[in-house]
Formats: sequence, C-alpha cells, structure tokens
Amino acid sequence: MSPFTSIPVIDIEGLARGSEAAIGQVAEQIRAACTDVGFFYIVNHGIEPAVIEAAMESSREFFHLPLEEKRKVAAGASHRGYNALGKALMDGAELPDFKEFFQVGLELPADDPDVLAGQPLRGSNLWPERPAAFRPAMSRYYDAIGEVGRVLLRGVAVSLGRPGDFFDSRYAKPLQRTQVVYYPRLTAAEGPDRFGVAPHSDFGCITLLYQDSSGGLEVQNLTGDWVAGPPLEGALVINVGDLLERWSNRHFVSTKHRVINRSGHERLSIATFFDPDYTALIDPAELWTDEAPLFEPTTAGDHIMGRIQRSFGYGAKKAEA
Ligand SMILES: O=C(O)CCC(=O)C(=O)O
Ligand SMILES: [Fe+2]
Repeated sequence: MSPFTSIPVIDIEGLARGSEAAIGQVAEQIRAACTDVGFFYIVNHGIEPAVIEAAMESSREFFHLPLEEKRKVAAGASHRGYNALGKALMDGAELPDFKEFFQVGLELPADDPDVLAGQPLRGSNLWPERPAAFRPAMSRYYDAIGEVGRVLLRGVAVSLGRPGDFFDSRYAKPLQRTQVVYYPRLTAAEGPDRFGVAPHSDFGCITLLYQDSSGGLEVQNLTGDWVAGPPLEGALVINVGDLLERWSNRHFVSTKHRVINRSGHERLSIATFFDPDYTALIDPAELWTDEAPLFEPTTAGDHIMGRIQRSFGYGAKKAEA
C-alpha cells in the first residue's frame, strides 16, 4: 500500500435516500478510505449551511467574551462547558494545546437511569447567558450533525459487511461530544509552529469536523509525512478513531493528525466525537469474525473515559501550564 498524499472525497447522498446498490457504492468508498487513510471528506451530507453558520457565528461571539465571563460555564466533572487555554494536553505532548473549547453532550433528563446511576459524561449541558443565540444555535447543530453521524454509520456498517442498522442498538444514547474549538491567532510569543492540537489520534469511533476557511489541519501518512486537510467548501472531514480501529480488528486505521494555525488570524472548528453508548460492547470478534481478535472486548465508556482522564486533568495536573 503506497502512502496517501491526499484525502479522498465521498459523496454520501446515496446513504440517506439511495437504493441498496447506491448504499453499497458509498460503502465501498468508505471502506477504502477507512482502510488506507483513516480520513475522508463527505459532501452532500444534508446539513443546511445556515445551521452551520449560526453555530459558528455565535461560537465566535462567545469566545470573544472576557475570560471571567466564559469561566462562569467552566467545565468540571461532567466534561460539559468551557475549557480555557492550557486545559488540554495530548498524550506525549510537551505543551498544552493552544486552543480554547466548549463542549456539548447529549441532554438527558435528571431521572434518566444512566444519570441516576452516576454514569460518567452524563448530565446536563452548561450554557452561557451570552450570546443568547449560542444555546439554540449549538443545539441545532448538535442534532443535525448527530443525524449525519447516524447516516454515516449506516455506510460504515455496510462497509464492514454488516446490516445497515448494525450500529443503531449501540447508539441508543450515544456519547456524542460536540466541541467548538477556538484557536487564537499565534503571536511571536508562541512562535509560528505552536500546536493548536498536538499530534494525536481520536479516542472514539468516528469524528465529524467542520472547519472554517483558515486551514491548518494535517494528517500523517504511513511514511510519517504530514498531508494537508484543507477546508473544502460544503464538506465535512470524517476520521476513524481508536475505538473503531479496535472494533474493526485494525482493518480501519485511526490516523494521527494535528492542527497548526498558520493563518495569521483566529481559527474556529467544530469537532463532533460521535461515539457509542457508555455500556456498548466493543468486541472485534463480533465485528470482524473471520480472524483471531487482536483485542479483548471493552466498553465504549471505559475506553473513552480512560483516554479523557489522560488528557484532561481539569486543574489537577500539568495541563494547567
Ligand atoms: O480543529 C481541527 O481541525 C481538528 C481538531 C481535532 O483534531 C480534535 O479536536 O481532536
Ligand atoms: Fe482529533
């Protein structure tokens, strides 16, 4: 397999409305991209541009507020809300990521059994008072991108030789974490190469990313070269995370990537980690049955919490720098 030099583009229209043959064609492209690259763009995903623009605009306004104001919705144990500069340290990185971010999760009622049982990552979202449009705009985006995630997983299931609804029962109350990420303009103090996000692979199954026009996302191929993942009009960037790599018995690759904001101005992106239910069993023997499994079964929640605890100390460790 030769190392990739660009990221494929897949038109997913057939997944949402197409015939079995159309779904099969998209699934074939998804399979190739997940096997060889671990990254691909999707077009014709069906999200209205106005939904994306409203989320981006109100997020930009939020990040421009004074720090004291943003800190009123600082993230704590539930991992929802605002994270200031210095709060995220990728595994193995020397410096914390040069970014701020705000995280939204699945809204569950207080009497939901998982909430009552104290399941990690569950609970209510934290919403800032200002800007007033932030909550409705982010909630709409959250729902819309979750729908794209579901459609996409249909293609992923078929690409793995499973029925299109294979993932549905594993995504009843998904650990969908949607993060707006704000990368400040780099100044001389940081230097031109400071990582907005240090090289890492994503923790979960599937990530869906919208990025503004700044550029700066780079993806590492097998020979170690960094390949640009520039913004593409109307497209989302999709990538495989470690949990899907594990579930697929390493047939799908979770590719390292990084962000350096070389644009000379601020950069904004919205990353959605579309992951299964906390208790969903991740067993390669179930998804890839014709060979010996390389990994023990685990649950989505155990895997993701383990990774989150290594990267986010919420003040308890060196990420505070
Ligand atoms: O902002 C981006 O373009 C990518 C962010 C990313 O890789 C992450 O948050 O895991
Ligand atoms: Fe990432």
